[in-house]
Amino acid sequence: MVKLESRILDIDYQGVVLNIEDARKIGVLDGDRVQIVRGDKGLFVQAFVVTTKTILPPGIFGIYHKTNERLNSKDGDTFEVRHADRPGSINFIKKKMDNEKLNAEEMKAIVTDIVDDILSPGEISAFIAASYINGLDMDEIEYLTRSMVQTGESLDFSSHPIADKHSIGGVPGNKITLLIVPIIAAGGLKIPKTSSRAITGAGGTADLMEALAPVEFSSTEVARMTEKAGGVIVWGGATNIAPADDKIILYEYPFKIDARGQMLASVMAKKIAVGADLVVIDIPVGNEAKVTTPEEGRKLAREFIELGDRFGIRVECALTYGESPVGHCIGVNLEVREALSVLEGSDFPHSLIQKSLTLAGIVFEMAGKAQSGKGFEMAEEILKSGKALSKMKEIIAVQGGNSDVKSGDLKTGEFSFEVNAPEDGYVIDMKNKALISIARMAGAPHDKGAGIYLHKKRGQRIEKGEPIYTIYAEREWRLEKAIQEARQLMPVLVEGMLIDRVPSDYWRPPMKQ
Ligand SMILES: O=P(O)(O)OC[C@H]1O[C@H](OP(=O)(O)O)[C@H](O)[C@@H]1O
Ligand SMILES: Nc1ccnc(=O)[nH]1
Repeated sequence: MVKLESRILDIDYQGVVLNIEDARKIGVLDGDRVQIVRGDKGLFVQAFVVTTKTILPPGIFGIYHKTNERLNSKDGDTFEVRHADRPGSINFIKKKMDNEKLNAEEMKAIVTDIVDDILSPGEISAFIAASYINGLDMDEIEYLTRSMVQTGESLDFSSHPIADKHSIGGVPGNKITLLIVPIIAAGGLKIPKTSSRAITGAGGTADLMEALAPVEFSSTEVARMTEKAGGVIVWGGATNIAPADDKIILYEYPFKIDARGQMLASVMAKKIAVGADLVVIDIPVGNEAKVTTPEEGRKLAREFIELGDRFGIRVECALTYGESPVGHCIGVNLEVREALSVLEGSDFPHSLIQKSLTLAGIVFEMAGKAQSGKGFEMAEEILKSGKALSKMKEIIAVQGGNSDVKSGDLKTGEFSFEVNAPEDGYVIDMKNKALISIARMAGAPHDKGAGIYLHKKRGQRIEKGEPIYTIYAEREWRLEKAIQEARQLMPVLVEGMLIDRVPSDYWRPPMKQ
């Protein structure tokens, strides 16, 4: 054990930086962990070690921002720093890698160490990869969900029922939450909606809402705002509601994967923690969606319902069309513009309106606000009368955004490229993953003006030379990358169109002797 003086490193990362001489004295190497002890406050914080020869002299150690959130130190404080044992959770991750089943304590240990920033990014990735490859059974998913709830805060509302909705994602352009939340809140139900940022897509609901208002709030603020406006749309990652969730999603995002067990737990932990009584879950089904067949969708729906049952939440699932994008817009500002235009009274795009009203209608029926079969009408009346728009403005205002915003205020990036139809014909295929990939190349979701506008959808007729879709970007180099990606992936197929041309020198028959 050595005594070291602290230096706060204002970098949003976890762990500590030790001079190599101090690290040797303590007996740790890069990648090991130390325990930082502050006797006067009874604090014992574990942290991941990085060493330096030059940046910090012996006697001084650096504390990254995330670790300091726990230590609450300032420059010049003195701590005892000693070797910490390898966390037991690593053995449990290894167990999952070996395809063995984890029990409740083992799962809790993994989740606690993720939340406490004790596991390294590599170790968390290994847990996700092992679960992705070997799967989690219903008991393990229950343990994971419970641990995710218990390692965070829960909301407590003065009155019930609390309604909620969630989409498993996987279909581009799925901006329905921006319509459903104000409709449900305007219908008199409380809906404290927490969303993730993009996981496999080009814009998660938290990314979209951020174009209208701040989305980072504490749990107490989420509860207060919901009591006031009836609903909110916030980023779950900023609250302390199921904090493990976004720490896991962070490592799923680069792979564009959503491990099934993690997905069920991620969605349901948030619903349990906000105190939801009834939840509707959107399961998009399509060739390139997270769920590819209706059978698989029904199986997942049963799993959501069973998981809800284990925690006393009533869950209904809607299998929805996930073969092509929802609406015509993909990417943050484009999607928000499309959603706002519907709230403002546009009856286009029909599919977006239909899907949003159907899901909101299910919630009204589940809550007994509408008779069976009448939920859709109730949702439609709220949308058409402008009550949903007023409620959305209230939600934007309560979250600190500009409630005078109009759909036309949401701007696309200044660089754009139109892809035209090479032939007359019908649009016969739209590849979701390729569209997402192009939108991400163009800068989505980080650059809010980046994305894709689809002029035509699957099944529509198009004439040669007419635009099929336009790519938007905020930076020229990003647009160029997106165009290259589009040339390679060909996300939209028009019948009769040449898919590829293979030159004659691609293959030569052997020469005759
Ligand atoms: O990026 P992919 O995997 O498509 O989906 C992620 C999105 O799906 C869910 O949507 P919602 O919060 O129910 O609207 C998540 O919260 C997130 O915003
Ligand atoms: N894994 C997830 C899928 C969709 N939404 C979430 O919040 N989490």
